[in-house]
Amino acid sequence: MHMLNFSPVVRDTNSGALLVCIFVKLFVKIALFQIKAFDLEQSLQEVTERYEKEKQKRKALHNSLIELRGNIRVHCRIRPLLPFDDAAGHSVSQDRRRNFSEKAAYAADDETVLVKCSRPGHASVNKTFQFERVYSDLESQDAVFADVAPLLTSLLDGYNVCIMAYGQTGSGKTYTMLGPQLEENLAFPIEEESELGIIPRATQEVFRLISEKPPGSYWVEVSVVEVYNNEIFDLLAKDSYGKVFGVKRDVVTTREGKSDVPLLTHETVENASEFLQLVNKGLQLRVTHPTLVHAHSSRSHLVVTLTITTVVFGDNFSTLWEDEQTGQRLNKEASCTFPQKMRDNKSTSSSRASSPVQFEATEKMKQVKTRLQLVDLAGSECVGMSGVTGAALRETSFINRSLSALADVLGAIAEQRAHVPYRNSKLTHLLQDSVGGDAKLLVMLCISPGQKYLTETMQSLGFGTRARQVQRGQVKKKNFPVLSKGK
Ligand SMILES: Nc1ncnc2c1ncn2[C@@H]1O[C@H](COP(=O)(O)OP(=O)(O)OP(=O)(O)O)[C@@H](O)[C@H]1O
Repeated sequence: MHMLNFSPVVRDTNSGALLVCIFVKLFVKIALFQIKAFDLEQSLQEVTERYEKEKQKRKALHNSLIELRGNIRVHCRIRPLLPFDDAAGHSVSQDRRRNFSEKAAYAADDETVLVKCSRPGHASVNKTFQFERVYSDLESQDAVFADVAPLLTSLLDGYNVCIMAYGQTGSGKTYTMLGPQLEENLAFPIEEESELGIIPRATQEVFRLISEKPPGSYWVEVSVVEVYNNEIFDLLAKDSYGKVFGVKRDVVTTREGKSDVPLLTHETVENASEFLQLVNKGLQLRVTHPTLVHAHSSRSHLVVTLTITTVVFGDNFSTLWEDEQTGQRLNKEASCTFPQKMRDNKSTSSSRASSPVQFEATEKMKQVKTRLQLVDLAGSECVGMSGVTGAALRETSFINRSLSALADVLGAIAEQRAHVPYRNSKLTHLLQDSVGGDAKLLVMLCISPGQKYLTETMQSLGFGTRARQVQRGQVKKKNFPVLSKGK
């Protein structure tokens, strides 16, 4: 009976408790869901904010490259210079490996390099360096090129442009400029497109930009030069059998005060793959030598130049220039001498760079030339570390001397000295117009983070800092008339 009286109450109590339980659970679930949703919303907001910030930064970088005037931009790429089992096949000891991998330089953010090191027996270092862009070792060739590409728009807008890689031996200059190098010295292993460096990518981009222009208004010529032991070699010069071999050339200063290499071979190219083939041939002549730091060390400075000639139509050529005198001079000088290849109309390329028939039908035509100089400097080198002797030691001494001549030139321009010692070295004489003249100049510093290379790293960072202090005159733009498509 007792039980009978109580059981509905118990049942009621049980179902009540159950209900409460369900409510509590539901409440907790809703609360958790809301917290999660809030968290999600927050992280989504964070991601969006970060994305927007990154987008703004990229835009600012893009604009600053387009608007780059006078000053030199410096980007810095950090990548561990790992010990390799040296050219003679000696394996590197564990101790040396550790020494190499202990870091002294870090990308603190994408504009700052932090150098922090305290080694027993050495003065401690704690310094930051500011550049326009800093790449950590995780950043790809794509990322590096994305920051360079706007300069190529400038090139077709009438500016001279120079991109130069600087850094100690083995720090990644050739990789950055050309891409990974194969044993046979073929600069551009096409299978590895994602690893291609600035030079092949820039050429592709130049031809892409040209393809968007009115047909027949542009053509592109290439020259490849190496500065080896303070001598200039034309790497595209051919012998009577059509085989390329390095011919010694000289650099002179023209009456207008520009540097020029008389008799230098300029080959017309009509697309990026023609360019790659040509440069590959030239590069097979570039001198390399194994050292203890880098098994495939470049022993010369490489300068690849693309000259873009734009055909300008009309009577008032001289009024198209900001500086009237330049306009008049160029008006006199300009003559439509087209490359042989184009006059013969032998090209089968689809590039819009060539349309000789159209050119010859027009009388009032003048040329405007802009130049893209792509420079892979030989690496500065500490003889004690690279272990070079004999001819290689002589090469090292020429490399180091020409690099310090380059630093002296920057110093003289930065201090606005009356005399800038361009002629102290063939390298600086050759690069005179880009370094001190009217080109938009970007220096790509390559450094190693390892403690082992602290001295070389500090030297390169010092070079980059000095380059940023240089205030040159306004970069000159060559104005073109606006040509509408299909004209
Ligand atoms: N960011 C990178 N990612 C992957 N490999 C790299 C990178 N940078 C350099 N390397 C590799 O490191 C080695 C040395 O690089 P690289 O030849 O570019 O040095 P370098 O600065 O041109 O040296 P040197 O002045 O002696 O010619 C090469 O095998 C190259 O492929």
